[in-house]
Amino acid sequence: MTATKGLEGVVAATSSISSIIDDTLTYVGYDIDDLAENATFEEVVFLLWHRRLPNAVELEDLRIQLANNAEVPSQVIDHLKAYPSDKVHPMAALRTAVSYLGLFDEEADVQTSDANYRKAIRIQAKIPTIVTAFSRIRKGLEPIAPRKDLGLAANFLYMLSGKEPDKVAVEAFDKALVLHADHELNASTFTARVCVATLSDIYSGITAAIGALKGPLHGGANEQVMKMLTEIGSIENVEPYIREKLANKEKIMGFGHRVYRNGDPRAKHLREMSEKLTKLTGKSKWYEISVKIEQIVTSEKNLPANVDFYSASVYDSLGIDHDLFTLVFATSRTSGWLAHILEQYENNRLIRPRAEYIGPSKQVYIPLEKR
Ligand SMILES: CC(=O)SCCNC(=O)CCNC(=O)[C@H](O)C(C)(C)COP(=O)(O)OP(=O)(O)OC[C@H]1O[C@@H](n2cnc3c(N)ncnc32)[C@H](O)[C@@H]1OP(=O)(O)O
Ligand SMILES: O=C([O-])CC(=O)C(=O)O
Repeated sequence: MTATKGLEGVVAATSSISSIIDDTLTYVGYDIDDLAENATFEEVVFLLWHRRLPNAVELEDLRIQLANNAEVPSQVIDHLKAYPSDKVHPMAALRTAVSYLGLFDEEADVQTSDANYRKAIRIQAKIPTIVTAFSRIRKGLEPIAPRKDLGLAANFLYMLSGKEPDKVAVEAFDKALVLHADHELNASTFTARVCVATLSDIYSGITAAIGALKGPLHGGANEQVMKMLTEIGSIENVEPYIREKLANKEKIMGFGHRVYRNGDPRAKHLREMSEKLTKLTGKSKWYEISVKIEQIVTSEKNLPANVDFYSASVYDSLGIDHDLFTLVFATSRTSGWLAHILEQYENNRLIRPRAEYIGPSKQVYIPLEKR
């Protein structure tokens, strides 16, 4: 038995949800470029969960179901209020709150496909409420209840700020959600599938996935990108900062990818959005610094930007706190995690690979008093 480090190139599941072939990303066969330009997040959620686009009635029905299920039990809000919010990362708060939320779902351990679908709606609907409530609570503000007349993107921005979001912001946020919704067998989705393949419940699968997304090699990279942009601070500092990092063999956050070789197709959409939104908000500096970083890293290391790179300046332009960036990713990716969890349940087999043992062998037990 020979291990493949990081399971690179290992095909670990069949799936009909999304694919990456020759650097092209599709959701159920629809090119991400097509969806980014034309689809709303709710349409993508329906597509991932049903493997077809909804008609107008089905889409409105899903929007209503998500809106009707967006409130969270008061115990969850009280729980969020008890977190040491000045000390914990918001991803840890989200992970804990989603696990806690599961305690109030009477169907949490009911494993029929109808019950699993109902739970998928509830989880997708409630995550924006949890994220925005935590954000407000830690600032000493009261959470804002979700509105039934808004779509998921608009509701998220409304609950975050308490103000009716403008059309440009809602459209940009919705597009970001479309771009992040699913991505084949990435680390967090694989984690979710491994978890539920033991026939554990959906809340456990989503909680595990949030834990995996939190890391800076995966979803946590978008926050690190903003940290880097802030440290660089001005266009003149880009060159020395990046060259020093590369010379020290440090990773530049937001670059590289396990699967894409010639670039992440989502990055160009986020680059365009970053250019437009940073200009509108008087924060063009972040876009210009980002472009310069990209030029250097691409020419020096031949590493293209990934989805996390330009999403940082996009979220900053939308007024989102930097340590909430990965929670925005989680809000969107929950749709993909849920699609994969439902797919795993439909055709389940325990996921249990092997390890290549490289430790000592033929050891003889030494009694405690002789050690
Ligand atoms: C949504 C997402 O999860 S997208 C990815 C988000 N993560 C990041 O942006 C973090 C930065 N990027 C990385 O750490 C990596 O490119 C990953 C984790 C995305 C992919 O990792 P892997 O496929 O395991 O590649 P690995 O880390 O082995 O890198 C291969 C080589 O490229 C280099 N490399 C990879 N990414 C980077 C980077 N961002 N900056 C500098 N060098 C890099 C590595 O140092 C390594 O060089 P070496 O062969 O000389 O040692
Ligand atoms: O696929 C991956 O390894 C990481 C990624 O880009 C994603 O999850 O969107």
